[in-house]
Amino acid sequence: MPHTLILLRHGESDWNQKNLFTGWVDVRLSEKGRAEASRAGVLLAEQGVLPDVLHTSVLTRAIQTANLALDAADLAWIPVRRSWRLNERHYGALQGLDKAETQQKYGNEQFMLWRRSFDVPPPPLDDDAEWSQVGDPRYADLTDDQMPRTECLKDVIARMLPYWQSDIVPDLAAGKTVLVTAHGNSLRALVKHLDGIGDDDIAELNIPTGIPLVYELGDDFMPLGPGRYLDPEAAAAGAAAVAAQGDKK
Ligand SMILES: O=C(O)[C@@H](CO)OP(=O)(O)O
Repeated sequence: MPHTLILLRHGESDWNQKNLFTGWVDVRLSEKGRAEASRAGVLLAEQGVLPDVLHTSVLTRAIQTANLALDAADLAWIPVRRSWRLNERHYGALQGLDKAETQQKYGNEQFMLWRRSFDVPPPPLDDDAEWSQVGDPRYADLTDDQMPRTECLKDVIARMLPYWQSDIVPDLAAGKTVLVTAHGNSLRALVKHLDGIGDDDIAELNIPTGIPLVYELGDDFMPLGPGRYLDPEAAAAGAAAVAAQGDKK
């Protein structure tokens, strides 16, 4: 029996709408994002892909998305586990900055290195900076080494994969359909692992907001075929919009 995994990036957030680098800043869903989240649940219900258990990050936009989607699918009751390891990539000193202004100021090459390179993190964020998460009680159990001040995708993979192995794979192994509600870059990290995408090619992958991506996995918990978006047309348009962030203003 294949194992079913559903990946869901949160719906549009207030800061996605404003075109700001977000990372670990705990912004909420926009009105459009709330509608996207509810529609994700309708897609799950309509297509009969029904999760037994939910894993989310500890960021409100992912939690709101999961709650709205599960409510729309009449599955608000399923068990949930949350981990900082599923959080968005920490965007360092870029958190809170406008993407278009940053692109103009530093040039497209540097902007894209920071956004999509595998191993070039943005400059670190000072602990006393406005958008720092140091001191946030939800991270009280992290050691100082675990608490990021910036991250590249390689760093996200290093902190996310242990949770995949220790918490998500056992649920799949128990025969559960697992919903993971997380973020553009933490899901890029997981898809890189699942699809075996190379360090250079991963720059091209963008995950749209609010559209479930379903994988059937074999006994090694690797995909039996490509992941499928439950609304492929909207997913392609959404991914193109993410890729173009920065270009428009
Ligand atoms: O700002 C962010 O945290 C992410 C996701 O919204 O942006 P990007 O797609 O530029 O990595």
